[in-house]
Amino acid sequence: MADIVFDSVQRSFKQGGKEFLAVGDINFTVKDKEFVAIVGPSGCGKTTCLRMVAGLEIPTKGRILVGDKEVKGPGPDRAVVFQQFALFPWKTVQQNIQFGLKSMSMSIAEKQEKTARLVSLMGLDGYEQAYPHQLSGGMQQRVAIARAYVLEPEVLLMDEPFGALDAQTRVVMQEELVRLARKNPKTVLFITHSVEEAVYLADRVVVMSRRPGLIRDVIEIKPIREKEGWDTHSRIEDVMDLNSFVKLRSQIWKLLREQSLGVDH
Ligand SMILES: Nc1ncnc2c1ncn2[C@@H]1O[C@H](COP(=O)(O)OP(=O)(O)OP(=O)(O)O)[C@@H](O)[C@H]1O
Repeated sequence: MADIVFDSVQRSFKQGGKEFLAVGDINFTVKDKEFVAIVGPSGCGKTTCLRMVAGLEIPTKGRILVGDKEVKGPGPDRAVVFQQFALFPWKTVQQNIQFGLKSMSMSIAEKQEKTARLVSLMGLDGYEQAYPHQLSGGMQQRVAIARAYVLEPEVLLMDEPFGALDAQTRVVMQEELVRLARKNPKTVLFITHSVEEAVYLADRVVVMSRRPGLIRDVIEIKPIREKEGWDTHSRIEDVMDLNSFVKLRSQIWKLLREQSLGVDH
């Protein structure tokens, strides 16, 4: 079991000598093997929430549990993929993917087999010996995702992973992630500025409010996706044309617009 529990989580920071509350009181559970996307206005605390799950940031109040254990720091059960690919420029694709396996006790053959499987899964065959600067942005991000997946983490934390990609590559990566997520589900927390991306990828979408970040609403996508057979379409644009998709997208847009206009509830 690898659910993520936010138990009355708050996080404050100091800015200009004053303390301010960046993340309000968050109570929320990402269920085991569930894909949850977070959307919200800029600065509402999305990245801070993800960094706290990663153990890169500690809550000021409350606690975060992953698989019943309180998060006290980073751990191999949680892998993070950021917007900037953060690959080692001096290492090849193969060496970058294998890097995380270094400290794991397994034979070289086993490490190579795991790496080869991910290379092929992410469509990187033939690029094993290439260096990051020889790859396109989309390919670099595929290496970053492969590097996270090869560790077989129970939890995958993704912060705008496709934010730096061009629109076409982004669509290809979204379709690949959907295939990967349905075939090999993990507990995923995914931050995005794109409402379409959130609705397309996630089982549930969390809409956060303006600072201090609070949960404004949680929208269930999975029951509708399954009922309307979204996964029978292999192309994102076909899903985006469906009435059920358009309705969910508008619902979330409306909630976000209320946040940016400062409508009180
Ligand atoms: N280490 C820090 N020190 C001081 N303030 C911080 C720190 N990290 C985040 N903040 C502040 O906390 C608030 C929330 O930041 P965070 O990056 O979590 O927001 P976000 O919702 O991810 O924003 P965006 O969508 O623009 O990426 C912001 O006001 C930010 O300036």
